[in-house]
Amino acid sequence: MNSSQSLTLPAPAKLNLMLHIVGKNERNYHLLQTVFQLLDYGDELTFEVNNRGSVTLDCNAPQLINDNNLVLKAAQLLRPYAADNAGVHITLEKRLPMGGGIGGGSSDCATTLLALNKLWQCELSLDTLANLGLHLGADVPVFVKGKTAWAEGIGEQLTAHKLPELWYLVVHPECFVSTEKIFSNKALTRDSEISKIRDFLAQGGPRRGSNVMEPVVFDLYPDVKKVRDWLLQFNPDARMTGSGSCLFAPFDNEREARKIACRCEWPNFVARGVNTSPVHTKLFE
Ligand SMILES: C[C@@](CO)(OP(=O)(O)O)[C@H](O)COP(=O)(O)OP(=O)(O)OC[C@H]1O[C@@H](n2ccc(N)nc2=O)[C@H](O)[C@@H]1O
Ligand SMILES: Nc1ncnc2c1ncn2[C@@H]1O[C@H](COP(=O)(O)OP(=O)(O)O)[C@@H](O)[C@H]1O
Repeated sequence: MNSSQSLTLPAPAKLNLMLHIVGKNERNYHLLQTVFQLLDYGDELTFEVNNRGSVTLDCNAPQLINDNNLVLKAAQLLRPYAADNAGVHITLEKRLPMGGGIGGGSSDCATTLLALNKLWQCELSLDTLANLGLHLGADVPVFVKGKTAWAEGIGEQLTAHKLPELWYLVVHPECFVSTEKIFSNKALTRDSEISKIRDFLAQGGPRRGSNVMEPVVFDLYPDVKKVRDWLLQFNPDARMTGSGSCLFAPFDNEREARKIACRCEWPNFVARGVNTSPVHTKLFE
């Protein structure tokens, strides 16, 4: 390990273009069918390695500087595979809204696994990193594997799939939705018919897709529904990602997306859907 090494990497957001629940596993986790669309927008992390064995975090969102941060948990998970004196100082530039269903925490975690695997020369495969990451969150593996994908299981059985790289307006209703609260709601549909990626593609691909969490979230959080209804005026394909609270609408080009963004009174961003994660592009291409 070269103790003067430093690396800056993105941590992209994801959208769930559709999300169905088809059952539960033995640990009572829900079995999903979903399409993960990676975006070219997200947080940014800088890793400065040291040989003092210390792992520290700095962040522009001070409430995130604590031992529960998935970035620190990821670093601790890799420590056994690194030299005894391997350490790192991580700077997290948080841009993605939290609890928004766009996977910011999971993506930060995955970027940390990928970065430290390289900097600490752990030499773990992507499959091993994805399996390790799964212990920290169901959404971590897709960010480690770095491909837009059809996912099953709890989101870890991934089949990479190239989709048209549309532009997305993503709007945050400034309301935090607890993923656990939505998954444990009695009204949630848990018996969706099992489908295939070809069904998603036949029904309109990235433009269309249903999310079974929407009715539950809209009922509990009227502010989320309000944003969805606002977006529907401009785009009939507007919908929610993951367990919310973010809503998104697909567009053919950036200009159309930005035109609506200008009129939006809630925090928002415009990003392009990408088939390969910007982390992978920077690390491996
Ligand atoms: C719903 C999805 C869709 O991509 O995304 P988000 O909306 O959170 O971004 C994910 O499945 C969320 O994954 P993630 O956010 O990593 O969830 P975790 O931290 O692993 O789990 C939070 C809690 O949700 C419940 N949970 C999670 C995943 C799953 N397949 N079944 C569950 O029942 C569990 O009670 C768990 O304790
Ligand atoms: N690096 C991180 N960035 C964001 N949230 C984090 C991070 N580490 C841990 N968390 C915790 O995870 C929770 C939600 O994570 P996030 O990934 O933003 O939401 P979602 O799973 O809805 O996309 C936050 O409330 C926060 O307490």
